[in-house]
Amino acid sequence: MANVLPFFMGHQAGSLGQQGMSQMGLGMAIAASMVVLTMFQQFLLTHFRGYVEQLLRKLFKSLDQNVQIRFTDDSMDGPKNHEAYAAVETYLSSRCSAQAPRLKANSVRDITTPVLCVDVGEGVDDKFNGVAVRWQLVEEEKDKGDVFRGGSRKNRYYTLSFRKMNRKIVVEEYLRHVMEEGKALKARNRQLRLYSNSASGSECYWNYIMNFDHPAKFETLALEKEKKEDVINDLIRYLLYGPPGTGKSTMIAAMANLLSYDVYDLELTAVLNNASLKRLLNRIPCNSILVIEDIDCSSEITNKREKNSQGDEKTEKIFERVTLSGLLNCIDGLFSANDGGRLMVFTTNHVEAIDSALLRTGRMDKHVEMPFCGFEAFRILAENYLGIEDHELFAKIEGLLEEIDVTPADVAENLIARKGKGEEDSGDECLNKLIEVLEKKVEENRVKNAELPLL
Ligand SMILES: Nc1ncnc2c1ncn2[C@@H]1O[C@H](COP(=O)(O)OP(=O)(O)OP(=O)(O)O)[C@@H](O)[C@H]1O
Ligand SMILES: [Mg+2]
Repeated sequence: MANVLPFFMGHQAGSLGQQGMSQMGLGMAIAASMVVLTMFQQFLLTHFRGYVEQLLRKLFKSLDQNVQIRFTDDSMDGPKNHEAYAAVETYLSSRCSAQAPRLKANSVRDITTPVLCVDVGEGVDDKFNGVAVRWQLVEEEKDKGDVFRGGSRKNRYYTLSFRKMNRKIVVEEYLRHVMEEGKALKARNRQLRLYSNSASGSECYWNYIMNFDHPAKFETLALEKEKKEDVINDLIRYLLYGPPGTGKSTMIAAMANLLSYDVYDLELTAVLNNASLKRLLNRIPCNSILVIEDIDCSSEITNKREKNSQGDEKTEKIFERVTLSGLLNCIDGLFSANDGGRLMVFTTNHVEAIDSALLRTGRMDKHVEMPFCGFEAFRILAENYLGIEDHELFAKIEGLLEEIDVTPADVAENLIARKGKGEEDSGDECLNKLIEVLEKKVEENRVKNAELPLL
């Protein structure tokens, strides 16, 4: 560089004659510029090459190829892999219906409604906190070796593509969101099951009875709003009490549906002894409701045992089974309040007959009385069964319900019986028939009270 510059400057300051000088000067200038250019090129190459390369690499990087993550459906790769694939599939089923041109309806065991899935080759776009991603379902032939390992001949996987600069948010936040949402959706659609216990030899078992397809929901449960909200907000351990037909079992079904929990219906008289009880309760998985219906009958048995040690053989045999203290131990040990995903509900028609040890706070956190049918409950039933929200006969019914005790089951029965009889009048007919039944009960009550001897 030091040699070039003086030469070039010399040309500008030269003193040769006009024409010849200008031609010679031009030639020299061209030659000089070429030399300068070559040297400049060499200079750039030697000094800035690394820098330029780095710059270009950065530029390409910022233009950024997509990153791809695979979620395979190969159970050979372990249950965790399969779980993630299933969660992705369920998550995408909620996103894809509006996007993918080809969808398949998959009927999945344990899921009540068919799951819509993206078909092979189709893509689904998703957005999370402003970051765009694309999912695609891919299928390819397996290697020969893999086919030999068994299973399907094809590999199926979802690819998740996104810009590399979004890697952190996708990996740390978006994927967690997909997994959580996918699992929650699956839980919501889960086919619920009903189990009951039985004994064989010296062992007790839970038996699958049937799918639990009860339609009860809290919205259709005929009960005051406040009471329902109280139960929903604090689902832990319950004692539901009230006369037959007030909706105790219906409430349990509504709880199971609300939480998507299976129901484990425990028949205490079929449990061999305290140790069996403990084993049975230990086997109840998360996301389950343990139900002990008519607990008053069970505790009566345990109380009689102490009074009646010389009792007949049959009675003695029952008494040997589960004791009250055994039951209390299990409740205290197994179903603690922070043991998420398990709920315990007892029911009784006679709350006064229950041993006070069972009623103590901490054992049954909530005592919920299922009352006779009040006007608010009636309105819900009228809406459920007749689709009527308000009617001029409601006032009369309200007055009658204040005079007598009828259960929601009694009211519902009268509303069902008339359903679908006529077209327009069927609602009126039902209400009039209900009024008739209620008036009859009021009259019966009056007669009964009149017959009672005065004390
Ligand atoms: N509160 C309610 N809300 C809606 N429906 C109810 C209610 N109570 C009763 N029913 C209707 O009456 C039927 C019987 O009610 P359910 O079996 O829940 O009563 P229960 O209190 O469990 O009675 P039991 O003490 O005899 O077991 C239900 O199938 C339902 O149709
Ligand atoms: Mg019941």
